[in-house]
Amino acid sequence: MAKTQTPHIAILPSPGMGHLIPLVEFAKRFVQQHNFTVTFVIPTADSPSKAQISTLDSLPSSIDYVFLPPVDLSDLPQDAKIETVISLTVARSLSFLRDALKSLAAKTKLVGLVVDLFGTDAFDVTGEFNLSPYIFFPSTAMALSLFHYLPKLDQMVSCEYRELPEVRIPGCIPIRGKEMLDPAQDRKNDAYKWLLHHAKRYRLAEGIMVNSFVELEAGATKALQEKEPDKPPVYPVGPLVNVDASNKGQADGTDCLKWLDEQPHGSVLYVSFGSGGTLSSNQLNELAVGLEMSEHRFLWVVRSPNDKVANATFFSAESQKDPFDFLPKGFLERTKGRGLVVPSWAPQAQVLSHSSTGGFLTHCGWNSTLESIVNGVPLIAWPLYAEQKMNAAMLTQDIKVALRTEPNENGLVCRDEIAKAVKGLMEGEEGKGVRNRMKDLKEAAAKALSENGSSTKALSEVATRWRNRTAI
Ligand SMILES: O=c1ccn([C@@H]2O[C@H](COP(=O)(O)OP(=O)(O)O[C@H]3O[C@H](CO)[C@@H](O)[C@H](O)[C@H]3O)[C@@H](O)[C@H]2O)c(=O)[nH]1
Repeated sequence: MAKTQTPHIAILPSPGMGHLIPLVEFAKRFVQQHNFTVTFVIPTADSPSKAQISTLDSLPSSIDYVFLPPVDLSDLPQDAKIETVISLTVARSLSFLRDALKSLAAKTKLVGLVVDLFGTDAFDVTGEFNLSPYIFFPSTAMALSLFHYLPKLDQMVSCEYRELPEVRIPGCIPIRGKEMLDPAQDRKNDAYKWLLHHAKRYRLAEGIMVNSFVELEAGATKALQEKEPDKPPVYPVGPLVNVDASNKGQADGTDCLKWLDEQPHGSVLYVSFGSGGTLSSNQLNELAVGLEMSEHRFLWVVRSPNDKVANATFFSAESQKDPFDFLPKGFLERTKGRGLVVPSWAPQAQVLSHSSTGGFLTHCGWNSTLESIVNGVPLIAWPLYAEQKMNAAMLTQDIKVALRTEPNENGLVCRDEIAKAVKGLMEGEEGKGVRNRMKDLKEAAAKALSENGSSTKALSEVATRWRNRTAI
């Protein structure tokens, strides 16, 4: 069969919807603007989730996908952290990846391999196919700056980072050590070893794209773009988010959109903790009562509680049990009309772009944050795991587009605190301030993505580099 002459890119997303979604958006924009074709090569440890399948099935014809055979992780301890599971899934998929790339190289003009934040082991095979190794970093420029800084910090600091009153990530506001991303909270755990392993391998990339934009994170972007030996160029190409109104995601979601149609303009608080976030039983109860006490309208994506970890649905995005069984007695009846509760998953892109949505209580996952920014919806920050506490610090203290809920000494965010934050955002003066700043950011985001915008130009630079590579 003759090879196609259109340049082709392979993309390897590491497990987790929060990683797949921005890479899909990147691929869509890239093929549309630069006439490449793309194949997603997806490592697995289990059967694909419904959310994964429906996202991949909505792709245009210039983007293909293939699932690699599942790897065996049965030797991992029960309490292995998600970063360990993700990294090992990729590392153990290399021989499958090699086979997949071989077959792609035989029929396409394959020029590059893009991995995400925990996929750098795949760089071991790029040399065999003369592929340009790239990273798409799906989080903030701040977190990327920390990845660059981590090998140095690891040398300089001997205690646990959580004991440090202040950490100064280049180009960013100072944060407390305990706000650093989760896998950096216990340096003896394998998750930290993997984090450091990837951070050291970032210099193997020929370039790093980050899902942010210069106008949002000027300081961090500047620090990342300062030239140093062995430091790959960084391209802020965001915000790349799902805004396609025809893509309804996993559930068809029509009920919840119909309900939103019936609510007054800007009156509804959307409450969601991303694809993996779960609360403890106590916390779920406090949140329900807090929402009720606020007397505001809400649309809440509820998951069954988990008392052990805050990311129980990271790999599946779905609750195993009926989440409604865990709500306080009579809650659904008492809030009927004013509140709508949906189990596990909502069509978030459409919810956030709906004119009835006036606020978002979020775990500060970066995709959720960017989706809120492009729609100008102000936030209440309720970080749970991963790099979410760093995101919350930036959103509340630096760019000031979010109010914060603070947990008490037992780690519980109490009902009064929740009701206060909801009222503060939906009706208070403080809320007005964050709402106005969010409107400005919405405009800045649209500008970055416009024809001559900073992110459009950065993406074109990457395309040019890949195209030139085909001429070699
Ligand atoms: O009911 C839901 C819940 C989520 N989503 C979508 O799922 C994505 C969730 O992404 P994100 O908000 O980033 O959360 P996580 O799934 O938790 O993402 C992981 O990956 C992100 C990018 O690296 C990190 O910022 C997070 O901390 C990490 O947990 C978004 O596009 C949402 O629109 C829905 O459509 N419906």
